[in-house]
Amino acid sequence: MHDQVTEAGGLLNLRRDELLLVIRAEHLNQQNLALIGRLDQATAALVNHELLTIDQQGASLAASGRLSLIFLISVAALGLSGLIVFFYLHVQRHLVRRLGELSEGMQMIATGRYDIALPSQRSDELGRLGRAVHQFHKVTLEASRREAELQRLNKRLEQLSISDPLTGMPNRRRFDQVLPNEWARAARAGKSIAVLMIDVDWFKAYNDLYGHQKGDVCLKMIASAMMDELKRPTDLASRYGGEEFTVVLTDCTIDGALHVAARIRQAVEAMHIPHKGSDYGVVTVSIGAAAAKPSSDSDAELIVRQADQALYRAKSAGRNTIIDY
Ligand SMILES: Nc1nc2c(ncn2[C@@H]2O[C@H](COP(=O)(O)OP(=O)(O)OP(=O)(O)O)[C@@H](O)[C@H]2O)c(=O)[nH]1
Repeated sequence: MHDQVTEAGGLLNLRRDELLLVIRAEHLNQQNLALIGRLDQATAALVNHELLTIDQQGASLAASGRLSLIFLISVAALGLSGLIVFFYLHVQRHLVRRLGELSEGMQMIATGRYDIALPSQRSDELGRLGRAVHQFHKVTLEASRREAELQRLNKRLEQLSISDPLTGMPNRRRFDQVLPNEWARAARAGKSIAVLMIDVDWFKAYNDLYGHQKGDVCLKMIASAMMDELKRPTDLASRYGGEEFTVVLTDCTIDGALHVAARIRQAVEAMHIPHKGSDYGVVTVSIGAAAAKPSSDSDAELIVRQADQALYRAKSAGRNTIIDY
């Protein structure tokens, strides 16, 4: 190298120290060019990313530009991640959770539970949805309240339709429902069933003597005494019409039926309701009894007819008596 310098210096007729200065200047110049090249690259990169970093001396430096770029991208990525997390949490808190509450509320309403709190205070779409669900909730609540009321009224109506308004006991309609069912049940079980037909004696005379209102009171007392004498929950006493009553005795033979009939007759007589129009001086009843072991092809009407015929005979036999078919 030294030889090359000396040779070049010789050619240009320069001193050795002057020659060294020229070489150093040339070296610096080349370094400068390289720096400018890198600076150009960094600037281009920064411009491409629409970012430009100027160092404190006001010079653009490729190295610090790249670092800044990486730093800025990292900061931007972090910021973006934060934003995404924040947005997710916001959506989760304000939308997904509220929608979950609303859908849970709707499901509860659908299963008939109305003790729910729904979000409705908000002024946005979610709030409007909440208020709509609230409104739906109110309407459903009202509808279910009305349905319960309707069911209660229907039950009451059904109850009234099978009850006698004067005595409160089951009426003939109820008797007509129960007897065929019990008849069929007895046929299946191979059991006996009995019917009593009960009629108040000289009741027309009672009404004529004491008035219709006293007649009503008398009928109520007889109904009550009669029901008191029935011990099994399956036995059914009903007002057949006017001053006539019936009793259905399940799983009961004619002996059992006569036994119950005797208790009823006695109970009415024992009330000692004065009746000047009666041969006995008090209100009495006549009873016709019939029992049968039904077969599957027989008719429940049969036993009613038989009990009625027995009652007719009891009347003919002097009243205040019991006759079996
Ligand atoms: N107070 C009152 N009377 C009734 C009621 N239903 C029927 N009666 C009366 O019961 C009487 C029945 O009279 P009848 O069928 O002639 O029979 P009875 O006078 O009891 O004579 P026997 O049955 O032969 O002993 C009639 O006067 C009816 O008006 C009622 O709900 N209240």
